[in-house]
Amino acid sequence: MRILLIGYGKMGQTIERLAVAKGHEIVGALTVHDADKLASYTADQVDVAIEFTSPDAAVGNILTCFEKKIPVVVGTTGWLEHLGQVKGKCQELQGTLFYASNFSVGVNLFFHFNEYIANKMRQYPEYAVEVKEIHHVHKLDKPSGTALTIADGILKNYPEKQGWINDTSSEPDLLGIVSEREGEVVGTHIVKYTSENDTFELHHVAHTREGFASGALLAAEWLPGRQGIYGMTDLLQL
Ligand SMILES: NC(=O)C1=CN([C@@H]2O[C@H](COP(=O)(O)OP(=O)(O)OC[C@H]3O[C@@H](n4cnc5c(N)ncnc54)[C@H](OP(=O)(O)O)[C@@H]3O)[C@@H](O)[C@H]2O)C=CC1
Ligand SMILES: O=C(O)C1=N[C@H](C(=O)O)C[C@H](O)C1
Repeated sequence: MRILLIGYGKMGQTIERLAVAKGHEIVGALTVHDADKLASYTADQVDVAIEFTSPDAAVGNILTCFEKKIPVVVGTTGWLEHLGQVKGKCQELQGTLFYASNFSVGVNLFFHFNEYIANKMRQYPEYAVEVKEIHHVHKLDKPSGTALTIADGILKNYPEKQGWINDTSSEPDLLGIVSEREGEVVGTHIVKYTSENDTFELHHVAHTREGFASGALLAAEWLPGRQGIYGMTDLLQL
């Protein structure tokens, strides 16, 4: 497959390594310095684009891919307040988008178990629930995209909670999401249930970025030929 990498940082470079090892061709790797080159690529040259850039660049890149009819896999987080606009443009331009806040198979299993556990725990109000995410100091967005997906899975099962707050919460109607930035931590997510008597946790630690990269590559292999917006639940049997 001919892959265009939009963003050639920690994730773009990891994806390139895995893609080349699987026999794919990297037709370009764009950084902030040559971002305008994206508009010069056509669907005749690129089978799929993989976008890992920054929260303020992602939406523009997605819309350009829609205009160019290039299917795009997006891992960039921190842009979901524009999802309505992206959905509208996808329909109007017959675009193709695959978005995941986290491409790791392990984290997607975590999402599945998180919802199941939240559904059980809601019946035991003596347990308070909290989400915590820890990432490297370079990360631009908070809470992490993964923490927001985890929060959605909890809030779906706790109708008494009105939303989340990016802090510890003493309010029963708000889910607390604590964000910590520390060294070069790849990505850690914890859901913690605490009562007066005990604590239990669902805890995921990413040791490397290869889990994210291999999931993004799987999505890129699956996406061409499809139209619309997809995510990991379309790809994995969970
Ligand atoms: N969904 C998932 O599974 C995962 C998501 N992420 C998310 O992916 C994003 C990128 O992460 P990461 O690779 O670690 O970040 P890096 O900062 O290491 O890399 C970002 C890259 O994007 C480039 N860039 C920035 N703006 C543009 C633009 N407009 N056009 C083209 N390239 C651009 C940067 O260029 P330059 O090098 O010149 O600065 C850099 O090469 C983040 O939002 C992160 O949260 C990360 C890991 C997993
Ligand atoms: O910025 C990162 O590094 C990561 N971002 C994603 C997120 O915001 O959830 C996924 C992963 O945790 C690494």
